[in-house]
Amino acid sequence: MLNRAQLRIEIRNRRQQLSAQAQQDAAIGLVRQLLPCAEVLAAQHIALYLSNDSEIDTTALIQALWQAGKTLYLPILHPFCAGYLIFQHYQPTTPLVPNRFGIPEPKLNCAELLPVQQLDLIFTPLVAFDSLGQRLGMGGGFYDRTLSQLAANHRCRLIGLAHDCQQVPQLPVEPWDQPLHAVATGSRLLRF
Ligand SMILES: Nc1nc2c(c(=O)[nH]1)N(C=O)[C@@H](CNc1ccc(C(=O)N[C@@H](CCC(=O)O)C(=O)O)cc1)CN2
Ligand SMILES: Nc1ncnc2c1ncn2[C@@H]1O[C@H](COP(=O)(O)OP(=O)(O)OP(=O)(O)O)[C@@H](O)[C@H]1O
Repeated sequence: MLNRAQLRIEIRNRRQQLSAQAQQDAAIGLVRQLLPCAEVLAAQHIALYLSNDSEIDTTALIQALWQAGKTLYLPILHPFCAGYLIFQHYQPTTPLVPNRFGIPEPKLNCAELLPVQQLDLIFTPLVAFDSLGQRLGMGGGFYDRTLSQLAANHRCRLIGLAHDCQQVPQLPVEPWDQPLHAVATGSRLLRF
């Protein structure tokens, strides 16, 4: 079995090989999978992210969720609690600034923050996922740390977004890993 660092390189490479057409099809397919799904219909406050590094493109999903009247939030790297994310309201007019990884995030406005416990649904980025709902991220532990603030019986649903090619048979699991309730790709919604 490849270790976590090797898996990240291998799967990020795989994702970067996708053609522009495949990326576009996946982004449209993702909306088709998610708009009618029960977790989305039941949710009002939804966190997602702006895609980076050949991640499945969330632009069409964001537009569709706004049209459906959902309230959206984006992650911001916590300004002083290293390794944690906070979530800020995201509207078409929200000013964005690049974070230290070059990923655009909302300009911090404390009045627009929502505690993670008040989110109904969190779409997470990931590098790899397996058939048990385990996820491997970019390696910063940002989502693992932030999601560990949710109680074990929290009602917030966690859905990873990925390309089909990011699925692996089985991920090595660490004690801090936060498993997902589902993963959505351009072609499927897999519940665990
Ligand atoms: N689109 C998106 N946004 C996200 C995440 C993500 O995975 N995807 N994150 C999920 O946690 C957080 C940011 N975490 C990240 C962790 C590492 C790297 C990264 O590119 N690392 C480089 C080298 C480090 C550097 O440039 O300083 C690399 O590994 O090549 C990017 C984001 C919050 N926002
Ligand atoms: N709840 C936590 N409390 C403290 N440290 C944590 C916690 N969760 C993860 N970490 C630390 O974060 C580091 C990176 O974790 P890991 O490799 O699982 O990140 P990842 O899942 O790839 O990243 P991400 O969650 O940002 O997508 C590890 O060294 C781990 O010790």
